[in-house]
Amino acid sequence: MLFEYSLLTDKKEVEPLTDFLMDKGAYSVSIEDADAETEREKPIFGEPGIEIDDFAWDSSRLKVLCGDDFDMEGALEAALKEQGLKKPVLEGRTEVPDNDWVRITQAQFTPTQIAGDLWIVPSWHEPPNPDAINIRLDPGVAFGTGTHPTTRLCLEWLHDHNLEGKSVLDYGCGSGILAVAAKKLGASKVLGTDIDPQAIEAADYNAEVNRADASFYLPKDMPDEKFDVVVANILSNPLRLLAPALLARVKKGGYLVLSGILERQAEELIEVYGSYRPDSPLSVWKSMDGWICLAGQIH
Ligand SMILES: C[S@@+](CC[C@H](N)C(=O)[O-])C[C@H]1O[C@@H](n2cnc3c(N)ncnc32)[C@H](O)[C@@H]1O
Repeated sequence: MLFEYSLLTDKKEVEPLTDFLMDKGAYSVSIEDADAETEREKPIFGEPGIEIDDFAWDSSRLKVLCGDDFDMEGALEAALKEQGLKKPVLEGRTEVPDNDWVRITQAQFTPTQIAGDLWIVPSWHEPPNPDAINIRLDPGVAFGTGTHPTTRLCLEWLHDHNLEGKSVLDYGCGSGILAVAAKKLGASKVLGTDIDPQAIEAADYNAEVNRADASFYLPKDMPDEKFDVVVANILSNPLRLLAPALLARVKKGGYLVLSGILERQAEELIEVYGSYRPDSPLSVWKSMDGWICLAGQIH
């Protein structure tokens, strides 16, 4: 029998407490925003140059999966005594029948129709429509299962534009989902880059599984080339800093597509990119669940 405990704690306790519980024999610890779906919800994912403890929220909820012999009360006492870790609020414990947690994780990621004939299909599912453009994915450590609105917006943009014979750069490729989609949608040449080596590994793997001819590089190894389409789903801060670098990667007459931007951040980003290229303003292409996608042709 497996159990899942729910603990509420502060950001600075998340990493040491997670390590401590894993050392004591917990099977896995996942971290959620305890303020999710409230005014204080804070989106964080894949920001560059930040340490792992930043992948937690001011108020974090830990979901700890462990066996029935795991003494959670004892482990929390020991964490306090041995490491001075503040006792988290123990919200509760639920029973998870053996193996069901695998099923539960998998159930959360089901085949998703992005647009028209473009589908994202988990590797353990049969494609609902075998004749569609099916992108097979395993959710790994890298971001990008296609279910997040920021990814969906990019996928929709790629789907709605003719990529036949075009070169595409997926900047901040994560799982490589956008690169794979671009290739399957007809792009002739596709490259991706990411600062995270694990993302490069995951993207290589996903491209191979999908028989999509795409190459992925760390930024320092990127060939010095320009592209017909540059798509970047990163957060607004890095996008602001990357403005000159991203603009420089777009061929004359090509398109720049930016995602990972909250609605209230759109104007500022439009201004930043406009300050570098006043002749090629970006504009809001589409929005979804509070996120927007900016796009524009670069002259
Ligand atoms: C939100 S994920 C997007 C993943 C995937 N492209 C998608 O659309 O689902 C952002 C990715 O950008 C990467 N990243 C962040 N800053 C970057 C930078 N300065 N250069 C390259 N990649 C960066 C992160 O490591 C992360 O994998």
